[in-house]
Amino acid sequence: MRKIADVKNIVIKIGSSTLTYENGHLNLVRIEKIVRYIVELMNRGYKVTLVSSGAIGAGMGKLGYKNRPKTIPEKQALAAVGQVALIHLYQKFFSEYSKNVAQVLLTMDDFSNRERYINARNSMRVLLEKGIIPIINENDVIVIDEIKVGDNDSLSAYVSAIVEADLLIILSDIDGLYDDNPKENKSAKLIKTVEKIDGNIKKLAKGAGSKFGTGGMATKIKAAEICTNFGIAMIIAHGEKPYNLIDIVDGKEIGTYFKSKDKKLNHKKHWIKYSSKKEGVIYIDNGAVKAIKKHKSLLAIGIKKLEGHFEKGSSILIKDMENNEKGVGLINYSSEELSKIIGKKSDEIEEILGYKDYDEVIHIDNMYID
Ligand SMILES: Nc1ncnc2c1ncn2[C@@H]1O[C@H](COP(=O)(O)OP(=O)(O)O)[C@@H](O)[C@H]1O
Ligand SMILES: N[C@@H](CCC(=O)OP(=O)(O)O)C(=O)O
Repeated sequence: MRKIADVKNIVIKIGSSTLTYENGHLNLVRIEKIVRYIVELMNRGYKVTLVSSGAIGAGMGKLGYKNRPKTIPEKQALAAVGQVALIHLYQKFFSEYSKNVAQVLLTMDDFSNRERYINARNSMRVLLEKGIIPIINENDVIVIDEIKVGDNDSLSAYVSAIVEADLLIILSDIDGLYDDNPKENKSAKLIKTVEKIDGNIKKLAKGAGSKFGTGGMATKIKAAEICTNFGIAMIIAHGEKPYNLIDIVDGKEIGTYFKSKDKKLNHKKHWIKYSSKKEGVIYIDNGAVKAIKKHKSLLAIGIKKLEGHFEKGSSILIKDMENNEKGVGLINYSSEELSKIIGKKSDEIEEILGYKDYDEVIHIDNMYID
């Protein structure tokens, strides 16, 4: 048996390969079963949020495409057609058990913009409190590269942080993470537990994934990193066996379990590190690196140079002089102001700028340290 932490709030991500057949048509029997087991979880008292892929796949099936189109507008058109078909099905199946569903389509902007992030968090909280199942997908119809999450594994990790889930379950076309790509190496072995996501784990993700999938294993490991850093455990399991959902919460050793870190990042610091849009870079000297490692705020005197055009409140990468990332933080001065005060003592700021709003350039409470 697996000892999973006290789980009450679950996000379930279902990949395209689980929802659609190779020919692009939706696998109705499987979707129906998944819905039934989600309802079973809800009846046992769990809150459940669903992140469902499959819009492009379903659109392909509906419009008779044999292969994924190459152009973005065509993919977007297919997503628009397929998303309706998907939601229609979910609504039909969930309503058989008297459950309401809500469609939530998001883009990276909804995570990187703090105001939109908080709005999404508040509305999702209401949905869950009312026992409604949010069904989330990327808003494929309008996303362009700049505002795209790009894959639903990462999207489900951001969503898990937003709803403060305890567990993310990723249902895929494979049992979990193997020590090599099992589609190419038949003797590859399933890894049951990942204690820590390091370079060796990241190296295991090989190949781009299935015909309909986006990102393969690499995006699932990235999702695990985002989750486990926030104190959220993650499990990859096979979507072919929907009963896995029940076995997982019963503690059976299904799939690959990524243990969450004991020391959970607070919501704001997690957002700063993983979701906020980084608008610039500041380079700091070794003394400042030591200071932030000791959890001290960053002062102008330790800053050597800056890059980018940013406003007060922007999220900025912090690097040492050898270009290594040391952290991320919300800055108290714009790039224009900062260029005048870098290398200066805090008590010189007022004389230089004619005012001083803060002693610290980045307050430790607004900083994530690598
Ligand atoms: N080390 C590995 N362990 C398991 N699967 C791997 C590994 N490396 C690459 N893969 C590939 O990742 C695929 C799953 O990702 P993907 O096709 O994107 O699925 P989904 O649609 O569920 O997101 C597997 O079918 C497999 O081909
Ligand atoms: N948003 C896209 C899915 C993108 C995606 O990440 O797909 P998958 O790897 O199957 O989870 C769609 O609905 O088709």
